[in-house]
Amino acid sequence: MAALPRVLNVNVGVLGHIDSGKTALARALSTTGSTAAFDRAPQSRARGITLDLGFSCFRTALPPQLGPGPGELQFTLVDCPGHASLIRTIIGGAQIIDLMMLVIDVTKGMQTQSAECLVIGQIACQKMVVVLNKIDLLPEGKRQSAIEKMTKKMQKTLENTKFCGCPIVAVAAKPGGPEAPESENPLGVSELIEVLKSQAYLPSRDPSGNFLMAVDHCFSIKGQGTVMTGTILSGSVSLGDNVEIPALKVTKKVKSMQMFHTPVTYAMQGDRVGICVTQFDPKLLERGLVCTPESLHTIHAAIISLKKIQYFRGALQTKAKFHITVGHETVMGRVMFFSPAPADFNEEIQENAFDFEKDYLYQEEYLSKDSKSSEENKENDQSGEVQLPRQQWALLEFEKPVTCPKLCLVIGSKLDTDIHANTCRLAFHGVLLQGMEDKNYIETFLPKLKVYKLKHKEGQVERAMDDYSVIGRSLFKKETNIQIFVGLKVKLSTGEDGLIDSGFGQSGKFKIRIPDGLKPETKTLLTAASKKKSKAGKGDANKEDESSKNDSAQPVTITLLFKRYVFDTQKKMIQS
Ligand SMILES: Nc1nc2c(ncn2[C@@H]2O[C@H](COP(=O)(O)OP(=O)(O)OP(=O)(O)O)[C@@H](O)[C@H]2O)c(=O)[nH]1
Ligand SMILES: [Mg+2]
Repeated sequence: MAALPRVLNVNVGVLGHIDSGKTALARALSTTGSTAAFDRAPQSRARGITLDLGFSCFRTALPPQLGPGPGELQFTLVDCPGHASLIRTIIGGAQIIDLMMLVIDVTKGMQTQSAECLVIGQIACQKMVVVLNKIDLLPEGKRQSAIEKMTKKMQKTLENTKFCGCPIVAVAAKPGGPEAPESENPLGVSELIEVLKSQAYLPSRDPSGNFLMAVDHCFSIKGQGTVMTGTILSGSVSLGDNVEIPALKVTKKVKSMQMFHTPVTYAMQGDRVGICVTQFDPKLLERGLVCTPESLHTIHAAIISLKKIQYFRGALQTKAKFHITVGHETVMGRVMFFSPAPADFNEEIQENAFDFEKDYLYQEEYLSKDSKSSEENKENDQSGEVQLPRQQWALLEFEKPVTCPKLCLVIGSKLDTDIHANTCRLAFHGVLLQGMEDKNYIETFLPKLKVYKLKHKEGQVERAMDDYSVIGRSLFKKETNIQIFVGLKVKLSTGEDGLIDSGFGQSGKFKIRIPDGLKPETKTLLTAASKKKSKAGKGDANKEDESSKNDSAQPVTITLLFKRYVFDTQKKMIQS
């Protein structure tokens, strides 16, 4: 029997600012609509905007670069919403596509959500085609030059992104706009299809690994069961397999499967498929994941490696709250940033693993060129250059548990930013390295995380007691229990090493032992200071205060440096 013509499926995302013409373009490109195409959902029609992912497809002959022999190339279009409040759906859509079309209204150019879609594309997509839409709105005479001008502008916008040099195609998906008759032929669409074919590539479809499918629609068929349609993100599925729906905590057997109205017995990563299982209430799972039983984990906190998104204007402060998209779910979470210890700053990046043996340095904020803490680094570093580590991490603590695959994509956003503020709300992106499934992770897990804070205390030597001990002051508050500091090393500004020996008196003073003895010049300094004090301080108490004030010019200071692990329940002070 002749081999069935191969049908290769490439998922193409249609992203862009609201009203740029994404749905009109999807309609113009597609011949076969799926159940959820073209804003058929009642609310979309009512509000005239796309509220959810719309799927449709069209087929063309297999282009030469995809290998010999009979076959077809199927483009599955994932038409994403444009409205700023639906960015989570856009992020979900962007994770199931191989190639992205960024739709730009040629009369408006880059708009706020166009920029956010570009950011999402850089994080989640390999390839992009820019579509300048609505060219019919450009007056005939000036159309070509206006298109060239916008093309140059887009090339400039893309030049330091990974999509630099990508194809830019000018079209009119619906010339004449909403009033135009259906019969009005779109402009430039066949040229766009040729460009899409030239950009099509064989995404690494890997049928091995756990089955994971992002469900975007769910509906019941009388007498058959409940159908979940979605895109397979990893692994494969066959008739009769057991699949888990983590959100409902149920496992069901696959009764039948369809791909665009054609019954199939097998589907794998990248395919878009409808799976029918025994009856359950479809309203329970409008969106969610279906997977190999037990292959996902539900986590309360996570360690991620991350990068700040360059267009994000705000600072990334530790303890701040962000909307965190983990895989296909978005929850509120609090972040704590940390970096490699200074000695490891140039350590190679560890892509998909986290080393619990290492020490990490707590950071008040994500280190970037313009962050405050980098300023301090600049001072410490002779070159005056801001030393940034190659990799940084964050501890995320979620307000409610989230179900996700391991090593999934994470995006942090400030979605409560006013959507009319023309600013990118996407703050950072990264990879989930370690999830914490135990809700008592603070006790059971975090002590393993060796993030430390450097503590730096300064005090003064009040006077020498003898050649091997001095009295120090103003290192601790009066009420501090100095006992816990006994034995810690300190450094005098004159170079001597000392050990905190005991408390001294009641006002927070303490005795320091200098094992190698005071240097002669230190003794001279201290004697001079005490002479000055005794001269000025004779009999007159206020004078004493007076002189103790210019004690602040006291020549010999004491530095106490130690580190403390943030999650060490004993709060031990450690000195290397
Ligand atoms: N003149 C003209 N109007 C267009 C063209 N393409 C789309 N439109 C109109 O622009 C409006 C928005 O089109 P949609 O396709 O819904 O835009 P969208 O990007 O899908 O919108 P959202 O999904 O809500 O972000 C509609 O009134 C379309 O008729 C075009 O090429 N020319
Ligand atoms: Mg739309």
